[in-house]
Parts: sequence; structure tokens; C-alpha cells
Amino acid sequence: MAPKNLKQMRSQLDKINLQLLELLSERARIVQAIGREKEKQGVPRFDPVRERDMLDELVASNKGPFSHETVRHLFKQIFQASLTLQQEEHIKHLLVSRKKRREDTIVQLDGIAIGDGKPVLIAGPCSVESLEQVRQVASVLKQTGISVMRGGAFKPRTSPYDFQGLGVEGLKILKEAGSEFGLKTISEIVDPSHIPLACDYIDVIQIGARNMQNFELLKAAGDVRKPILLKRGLAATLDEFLHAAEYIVSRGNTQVMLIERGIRTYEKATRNTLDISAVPILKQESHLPVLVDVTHSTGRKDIMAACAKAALAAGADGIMVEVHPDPATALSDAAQQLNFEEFARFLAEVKKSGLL
Ligand SMILES: O=C(O)C(=O)C[C@]1(C(=O)O)C=C[C@@H](O)C=C1
Repeated sequence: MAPKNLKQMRSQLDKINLQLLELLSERARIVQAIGREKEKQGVPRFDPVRERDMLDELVASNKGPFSHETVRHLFKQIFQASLTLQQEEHIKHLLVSRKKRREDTIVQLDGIAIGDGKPVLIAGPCSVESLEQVRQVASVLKQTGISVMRGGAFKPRTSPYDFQGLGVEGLKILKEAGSEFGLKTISEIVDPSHIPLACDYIDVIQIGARNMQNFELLKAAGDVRKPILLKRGLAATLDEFLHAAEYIVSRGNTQVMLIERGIRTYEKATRNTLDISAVPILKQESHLPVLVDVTHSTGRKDIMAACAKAALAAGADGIMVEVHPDPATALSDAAQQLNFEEFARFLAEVKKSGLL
């Protein structure tokens, strides 16, 4: 074929490309309108039956030269892109979305701000085991200038035979030690009925990874005006994580913090896989503070400081780490809690980076 013809044919294609683009854009605008209507009606965005009907009709009208298979493939791609468009539109309208609110949410704990650009360190034992144990930790935190202490009272454990936590007694211990040392406290609750207790005894309510999609608990947390620390589920996508936070914020509790704690992958070198990319993505997508739990994500003391630095460098608003006076005798997570000496080394290394 003469070069002139090739040029002509290409210029024909260029025109058709523009026509296709125009048609695709027109289609996309209708898809957006359908998405908004579906949202109003509470109808699922993905409609496989509708997609199949459209594909069947297209294949019936197909006279080639593309094979039916190719026509199906091309249009399936268009439907997929349309669905993504509807999804993106929807996300933009979430209250937790940065598109909805540009400024960072700053969680206030009586003078301690989380999310104001100055990262915080939250530390404490995995489980509250006794007043003496928590007092020892609180005293070390106080000396090191840390103002927020964690401690588990209700422990959702994999095995029912493992230590389940001290329950209300644990919350009371946290309150007592917190008041004595002037520390704010964080603890997990696992049932909506625990909310009043949490409001009485602790400063931040944690909703753990296993309960990230416990919707009744999320709703109950949304109905109080107490800061919430929401952990990412073990196998939750970031979209699911943000929707879980939306459950809380949509009920009026805007003081919500997100915490990445590692996700399940095939990798065995760490307890979970720390999804470091979750930090900048969540910061971009949402205005809520984003923290990283370096204990549960790694399960390894030897890389905790490195991961904390990575998290801070990626833009995290805070780090959570477990500290125990005598990890070997701890009633939970004995292998990965830091003793006081290890904690001091961890802190020094992270501080040396200038990131904390
Ligand atoms: O018709 C709809 O309900 C749409 O949302 C539009 C559309 C499409 O692109 O044609 C998009 C996603 C659905 O899975 C099915 C169809």
C-alpha cells in the first residue's frame, strides 16, 4: 500500500477515534447519572444481568470483522470502566473523603492533637494484666514524654482458650493509671454494649481489625462523641476501610482516626504485611488522621523501628507500638512486645531520623 494511502487511512482512524471518544464520553455521562439514581434508590451499582443482556444484544448484532469474543471483551472493558466511574463519584461524596473536606481532621484529646502535622507515638501493653503492670508502663511513658497509652481490656483472641482480657476491670485500671500519670488512654471494645463503659473509663475507643465491619458496633461508635481509633481489617481493602469509617462519621462522630495494622498475604517473614502504601493513599483519599501499628503489622522487634520510620516518612500521623515490663511473661503477644530497654532503643532510633 502506498505511503499516501496509509496516511489517509490513519487520518480516517484519527477521526473515528475522536468520534468514539465523544460517544464514550457521552455514554460515561449517562453512566454517572445512572449511578446517582442508583445511589438514591439504594440499588447496587454492579448489575451483571444488565451487562449480560447488553452483551447478548451486541453479539447478536455483530457482523464482524471482530469476533463475538472480542466484542464481548471490548464492551466488558467499557462496563468495567463505567462501574469504576460510578464508584469514584460515590467515594467523592463520602463524608470521610478529602474531596468532601479538604482540611485535615485533627483529633483533640484535651490538648493533645493527632493529625496536626506533628506525629504522635502511642504505646502500651497488648493486654492490661494488672494495675502494677500498667503503672510500670505508664511511668516509663511519662518519663519519655509520651502522652497516650494503649492497653487491651477486651481481647478478641483467635483461640477461646487464650487470655480474653480483664474486661471492665481492665478499663478501670487504665483509668486509674492514666489519671495518676496524666496520660490519655486507648482501649478496644468489641460490643456496642461496651460503649457506655468506654465513655466512662477511657479517652479513645479502639475498634479492632476483627470488628472493622461489625456494623452495629460502628453505628454505636458513631452515636457517641468520643474519639475512635479504627483498625483496618485483616483482609480489608482501603475502600472497605473508608466505608467502615463512614459508618461512624455519618452518624455525627467526626473524631475518627484510621490505623493500618498489616494485611494478610502469603508472606510468612512478618506476622502480617505492612501495607505502607495505605498511608499515602489514605491521606490522599481522606482527611482523617492515619496511624500505623508497627507491632501487629510486623510481629518482629528487629524491624519495628525501620517500619516506624517508613510509616512516618510516608506521612503517618502517628505510630502505635506495644510495650510490656516483662514481655516473656505477657498474657498475650509475648513475642513482639518491647521491654523497656528495647522500647528506649526503638524510640531513640525513630527520633534520630527526625521524623518524630
Ligand atoms: O445500566 C446500569 O445499571 C449501569 O449502571 C450502567 C452500566 C453500563 O456501563 O452499561 C454500568 C454498570 C453496571 O454493572 C451495568 C451497566
